[in-house]
Amino acid sequence: MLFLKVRLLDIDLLDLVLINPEDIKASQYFPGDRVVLIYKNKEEIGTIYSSTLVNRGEIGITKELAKSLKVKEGELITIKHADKPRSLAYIKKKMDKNKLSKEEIFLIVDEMVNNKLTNIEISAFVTSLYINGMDMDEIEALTIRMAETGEMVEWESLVFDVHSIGGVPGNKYALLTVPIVASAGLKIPKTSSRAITSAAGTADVMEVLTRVDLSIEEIKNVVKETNGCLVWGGALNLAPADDITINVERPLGIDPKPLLLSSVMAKKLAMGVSKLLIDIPIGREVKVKDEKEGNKLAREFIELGERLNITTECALTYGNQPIGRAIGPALEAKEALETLEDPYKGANSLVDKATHLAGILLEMGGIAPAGEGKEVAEELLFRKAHDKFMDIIVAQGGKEVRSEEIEVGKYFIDIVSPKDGYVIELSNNKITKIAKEAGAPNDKKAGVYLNVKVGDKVEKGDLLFTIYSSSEDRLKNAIKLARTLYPIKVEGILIKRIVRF
Ligand SMILES: O=P(O)(O)OC[C@H]1O[C@H](OP(=O)(O)O)[C@H](O)[C@@H]1O
Ligand SMILES: O=c1cc[nH]c(=O)[nH]1
Repeated sequence: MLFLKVRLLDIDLLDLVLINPEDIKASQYFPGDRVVLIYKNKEEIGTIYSSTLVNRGEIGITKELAKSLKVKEGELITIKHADKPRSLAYIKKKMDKNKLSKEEIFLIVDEMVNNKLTNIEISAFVTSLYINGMDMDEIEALTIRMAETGEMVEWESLVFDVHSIGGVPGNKYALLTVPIVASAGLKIPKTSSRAITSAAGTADVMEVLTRVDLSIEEIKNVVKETNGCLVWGGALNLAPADDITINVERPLGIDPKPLLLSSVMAKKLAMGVSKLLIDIPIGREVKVKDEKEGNKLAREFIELGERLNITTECALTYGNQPIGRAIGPALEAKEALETLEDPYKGANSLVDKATHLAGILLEMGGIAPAGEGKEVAEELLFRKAHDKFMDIIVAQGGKEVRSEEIEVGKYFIDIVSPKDGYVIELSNNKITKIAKEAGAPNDKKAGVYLNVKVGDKVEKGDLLFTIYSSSEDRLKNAIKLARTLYPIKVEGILIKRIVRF
């Protein structure tokens, strides 16, 4: 046992524990050792790193860890050796391509949620799923345990939801779809994640406009008042393992299929959703490459839904280009608002996607006859969705806002076409990389605004896109990246003249 004085670290790495090298030398511990940190009746797991950032007699822990332990700076905590978590053997079993039993999966989730696994171990689990996958029995067990380890919400009537598997830039559809559906009288308590592979998840975009970290009680009140909400699942102790795995997936830029399925469905199971629509964007540079793969994933979602008693339908949607023109939290919030304020001005891809998805939900809820949902959704978009969205924003703790009031990055640069021609290619991946380099999603005001889409005619010097950032340095890096990546290709109609072979 070692007694050390707490020093708080402003670092976002939950299990990090810093100890002065001299203290380490004089103790029985080594860098990399897993230790239990004990303060009063609370215990947390950490991993020792040797660092002169802390003085002798001190222990550096993150603010988040201190919060879990309920310990303050300067107070003494005790550390002792931690046993290896039992679930490590099962993570290794999956790394070795073996099927896991329900009990083994339950233990992995339990130990993850109870902070017994380090980020390295969780990342090994995530990577093993990326490489070796899981069958439907394993995915069902993973989903159920992810939901059960958090709060489970119950409703007095049927509730609906829509969820995208993401991957396509500018995917702000939910800010239109949810108010359309809510304005038709269906209850739609939408939970979202933050960005996983993209430059802005729905929760990141919605947070520009209002609070997304509502408690279950608050959500119930918002839905009672407005029929809908758009909140962040991670704030709710709702399927808590979801946010833990997403935090590992994000830096790796991967979304392994078993986790994709369980992450979406665990949030819905915990939220008590009865009827669900899943959006599966299809395209060269999104998570699902073609219709065949999309059909397969849709079958898996529907089967998992049956096992969980959630009626699930899927929509395969076009994902070869960004949805709308804005990519990045504030830019997307602004574009969604502009479209709600005047749907005539909205980008076709955004209006079309949002109303198609809303239309399917309206048909699933018996509000619109089969085949007429989209038309009903379009009418609601023009007549009611904007006011309903304002009601939701206010009920969640924000205030009514106009699109022109949304601030975007004060540093920006316009990228223009180097020649006359047509836009023949617009790369999702490259646009996402540039928006992230500019700071999105953490810098809410960073991102990319597209002035053109594939097929548009341009002249030399015409604006192709604008990059925004709150930081001059980040903008410079994003410009450098844009100049090497060429996310938008412009070619003349004549590709090549061939005289003879
Ligand atoms: O594009 P990436 O970041 O990989 O996917 C994550 C996004 O996709 C889902 O979208 P929604 O909640 O249906 O809007 C998640 O909730 C999250 O916002
Ligand atoms: O919520 C989501 C969406 C996409 N992928 C996930 O893992 N979770």
